[in-house]
Amino acid sequence: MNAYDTPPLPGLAEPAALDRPAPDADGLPALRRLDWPALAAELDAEGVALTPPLLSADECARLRDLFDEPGLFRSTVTMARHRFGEGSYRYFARPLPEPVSALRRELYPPLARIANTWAARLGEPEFPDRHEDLVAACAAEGQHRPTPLLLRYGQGGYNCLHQDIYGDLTFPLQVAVVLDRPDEDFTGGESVFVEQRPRAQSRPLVRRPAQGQGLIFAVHHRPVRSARGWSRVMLRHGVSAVTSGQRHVLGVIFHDAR
Ligand SMILES: O=C(O)CCC(=O)C(=O)O
Ligand SMILES: [Fe+2]
Repeated sequence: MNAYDTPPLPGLAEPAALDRPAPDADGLPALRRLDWPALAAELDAEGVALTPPLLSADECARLRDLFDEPGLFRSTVTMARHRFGEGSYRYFARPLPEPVSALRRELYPPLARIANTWAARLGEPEFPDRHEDLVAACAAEGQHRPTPLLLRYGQGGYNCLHQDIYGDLTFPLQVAVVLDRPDEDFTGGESVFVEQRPRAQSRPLVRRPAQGQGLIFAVHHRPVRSARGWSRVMLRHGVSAVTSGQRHVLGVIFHDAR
């Protein structure tokens, strides 16, 4: 008799009616338990929201170690050469490793609902419900190259304020996951945002995500209420200097690049 022959104990049966397929090997069950109404409210208010950990310490360590496997990447950027900051990053080639593709696929549908609320407010085009359809729409615009990336900053490393726009088709939300432990593996290296408001001075925001937490933020702009309806508030993101150790980040951008 194998374990599958054992009838479930009363009260311990799996919930029957999950509205999604069962998790695959890389289940990432945390993705399925996020409080999306709260995250949407936070994104509306701040343009930035932090999730509970999406990846375990082991998953973070495995992803971080991929940085040293050059065969997995389509290109590498030395940031100082372009005056983007100090550090380097590598864009994954297809096929994207799990759990990178799982994060893209699973985080996209709830983020698309938020993106479509924003699009309606701003009179912008809608986004499809499923990530594979966004990828197809990107390809139709000539945006074929995958954008998820790993970043590595050593002591003194930083990332200048920027926006991750890679073509005409921009999905307006992205996610970054810090793969090391702040204050243990590195110090400094805060996530920095600057919100540029119409006819007002810019507003700084700083977040210090713990290892594995998902930092969700607006790629380029979001709607905020104004006297005449809705207006666009621009957001740029970057990273303050790492003062010791090494900081690795997984960046999950949903649109592909030209
Ligand atoms: O290192 C970071 O936290 C920021 C990475 C980044 O720019 C991105 O994920 O787009
Ligand atoms: Fe970025």
